[in-house]
Amino acid sequence: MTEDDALAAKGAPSEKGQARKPLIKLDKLSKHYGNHTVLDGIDLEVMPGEVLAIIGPSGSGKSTLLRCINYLEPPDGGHVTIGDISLNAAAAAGRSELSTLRRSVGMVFQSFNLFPHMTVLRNVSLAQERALGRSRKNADERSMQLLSRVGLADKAEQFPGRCSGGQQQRIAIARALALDPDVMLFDEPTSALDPELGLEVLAVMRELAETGMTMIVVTHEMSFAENVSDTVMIMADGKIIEKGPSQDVMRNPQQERTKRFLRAVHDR
Ligand SMILES: Nc1ncnc2c1ncn2[C@@H]1O[C@H](COP(=O)(O)OP(=O)(O)OP(=O)(O)O)[C@@H](O)[C@H]1O
Repeated sequence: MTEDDALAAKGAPSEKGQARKPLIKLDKLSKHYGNHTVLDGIDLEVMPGEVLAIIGPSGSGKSTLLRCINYLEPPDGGHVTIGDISLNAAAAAGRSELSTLRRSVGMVFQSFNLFPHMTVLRNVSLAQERALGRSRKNADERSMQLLSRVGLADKAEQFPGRCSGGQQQRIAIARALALDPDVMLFDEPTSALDPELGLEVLAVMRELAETGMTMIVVTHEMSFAENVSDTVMIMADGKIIEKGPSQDVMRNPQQERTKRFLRAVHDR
């Protein structure tokens, strides 16, 4: 099955008679730290509704790629386009242009970064008021919907410190979703968690994937890559070494470097 067939089978949006357009497009993206080439001319397209898992050895550039997609880390070569809008142009136009565009990209990190002195509800509502200008009442209503969705409505009035790591990560997901993003980026969202708590978070991510959210997920969770994502991309040394429908790549990799990486993961 091709990547397009797989997405069509999933019911990803497609307009009859029209070529589907990528939601995210990277052209020859590059990033260096000193002499070290961390991203080496990455070309990538992510379609609306696609769930892309990025896996690969430590230091291969996965997190840097994710951070370049929303300009948390400005790339030093190439282009990032989200929908029809160039992030390069937005960045050149100034901070406010960039932050408007960044709102369409939700991001969840390994660490949850919740405000410890605010209730769970306030943590989810605050950015909606500041970034979207929602009234407190509207923001709180939306937050409660999202907290219910991640199974944590009963924690709304608690402080994050009273919640488990898995719960805190689910709150962070609700907070990112509250800004109504077009795409969600996840940077190893379960790697700071005990396996059992990680499963709670993965269940929320699986549900999100099933709603048709476009997702790019840097992960060490091979079962998520194989069973939830539509597409898997393997990185090594700042390059994409293999990319395709997830089950094809995970079960029948073509590249020697991918085979070695997957063998090493399975032997761990
Ligand atoms: N701010 C920085 N300054 C200098 N070097 C950096 C910086 N951020 C990342 N690097 C280097 O860039 C390379 C890629 O890092 P990156 O975190 O993107 O890899 P990764 O594939 O996500 O690794 P991991 O799976 O271990 O998280 C590494 O060699 C790292 O040391």
